[in-house]
Amino acid sequence: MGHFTVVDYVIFAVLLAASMGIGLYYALSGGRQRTTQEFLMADRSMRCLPVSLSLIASFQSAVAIIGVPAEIYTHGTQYWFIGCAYVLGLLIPAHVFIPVLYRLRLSSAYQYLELRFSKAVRICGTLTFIFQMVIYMGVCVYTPAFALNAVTGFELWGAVLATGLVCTVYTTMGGLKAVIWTDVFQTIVMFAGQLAVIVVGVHQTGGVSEVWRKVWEGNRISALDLNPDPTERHTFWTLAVGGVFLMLSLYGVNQAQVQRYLSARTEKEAVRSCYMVFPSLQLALALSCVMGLVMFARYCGEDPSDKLGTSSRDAMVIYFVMDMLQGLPGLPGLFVACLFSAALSTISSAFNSLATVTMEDLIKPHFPAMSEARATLLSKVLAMSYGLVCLAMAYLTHLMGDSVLQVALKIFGMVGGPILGLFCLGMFFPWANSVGAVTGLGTGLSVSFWIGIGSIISHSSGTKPLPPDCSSSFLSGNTTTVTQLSALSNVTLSFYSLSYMWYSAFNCFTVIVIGLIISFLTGPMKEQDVTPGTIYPLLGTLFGFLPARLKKKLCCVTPLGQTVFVISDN
Ligand SMILES: O=C(O)CCCC[C@@H]1SC[C@@H]2NC(=O)N[C@@H]21
Ligand code: NA
Repeated sequence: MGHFTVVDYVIFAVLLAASMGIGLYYALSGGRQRTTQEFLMADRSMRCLPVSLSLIASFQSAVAIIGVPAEIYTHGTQYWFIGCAYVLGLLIPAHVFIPVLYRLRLSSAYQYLELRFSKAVRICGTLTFIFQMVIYMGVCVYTPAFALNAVTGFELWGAVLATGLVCTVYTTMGGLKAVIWTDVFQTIVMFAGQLAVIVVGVHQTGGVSEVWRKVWEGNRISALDLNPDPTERHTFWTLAVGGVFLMLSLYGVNQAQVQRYLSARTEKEAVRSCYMVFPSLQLALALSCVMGLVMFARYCGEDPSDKLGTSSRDAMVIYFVMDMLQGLPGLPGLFVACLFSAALSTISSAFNSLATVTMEDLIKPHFPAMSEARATLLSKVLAMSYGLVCLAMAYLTHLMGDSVLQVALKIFGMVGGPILGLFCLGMFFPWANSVGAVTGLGTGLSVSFWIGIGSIISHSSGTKPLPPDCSSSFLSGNTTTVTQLSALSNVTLSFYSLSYMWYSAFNCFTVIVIGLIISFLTGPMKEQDVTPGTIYPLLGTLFGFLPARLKKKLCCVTPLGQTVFVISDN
């Protein structure tokens, strides 16, 4: 099946070389990455366009490129409703999280936790973040290599090593500036590759109207599913509401994104970059969903196992691409470049953010006298070591089974959700104290792993795949039976069958509720004890229309300070 011509390997090599070149350029230009301000924060000099493209790149990896088409092929376009979550999922970060975090002029998002709570809370937040990103990085490295190997015999561990090493090198040499500018380049390659596959795919499947007919008859255009059942895997509610919390955990408080907001030259640039993410994210979602539809029109839902020897729909996407692009020299190479661009841009963001928080949150506080040169060198060593750890995590992904998209979304829900809860507890509830914060986080993580692991063990993955076929008559009767069956089986609404799209929201609330209860039991904080600038006047904003006198009495929280609160971060 689909072998690579020399042209394809050349294109793949050009991508790696270009990324390396950008890394080298930033290692030898500007301040030559001699200070942590430049290496980790890009001198806080970035404009909104590169920042916004880099924000997309951080959490749009090969997992989405492969996983979303597989999702659409198997379950229909219900997943597309996650696009509705991008509205609040970006507005809240732009108007709540960025103002608070930017005005504190932090380097690491978790410095906020020390300011608002205590050093212990900061350490817990940092370690949780590291845990989340290391596993997620493993998924991101493994996905493209595994998928390509499954279909094209592309050397698996050779690709993983090449990706990991190239990425480690340019991240280590060029710092955040290199990571942001390679992200810009890689995001463009990513969009180009997906577009090429769609154009060729539609053409080879008989044109738009033919694709639409097959997809419509194949029952792949999902209606608005307003089923309130929280165990239903994908409904409008789990995607558009549960998805908002998923977005907040990524675009509101995740270090990889916060670091990009903080690298913007002004707060306005940071907010603008957040707004600019919206259209690009919708485009990315649309491209991957359409690719899934074209793939369905091509194969009409037949099971890939006979062709591929694996029933993995993820591998099927690569099979489809190679099937479409073979005989068009250079295009398979372009798609491979697209796949690895998506992976590289996510992994480099993860490396850099991991090195930043390790330096800022775990090392610098214990070695305040460390020289700039040594601190920068150490940051580079850290980026390198995280690269090696992620290769090991790539193997662990091999064992996770599940579709890669589901694995990634579960990780964000299980670990990102509690971190989001911790920040919300700090920003919106002045009474919350450190003991409450730590207990809340601990409880949130334990409950989240209890559900997450429970769901894997009990194999309750919710909705069964829609029965495959293109003839509408066969499908119309049958689907209701499947729905009735799944409704019956869920009548014992067991804890484990909660849709993974609710993990972020559920875990976030667990942390907030437990955090508040423990805070009130151990003596809530008084407003005057809270560090200025760390509270977002939630009530004040919600009741913005009230007269100031009444507002002051009601929400007893001073408005968000305009003062620039500088922490000695070096
Ligand atoms: O592609 C990945 O690496 C992770 C899968 C997508 C993560 C979430 S889904 C909602 C939001 N939109 C994106 O493009 N990424 C995040
Ligand atoms: Na990416």
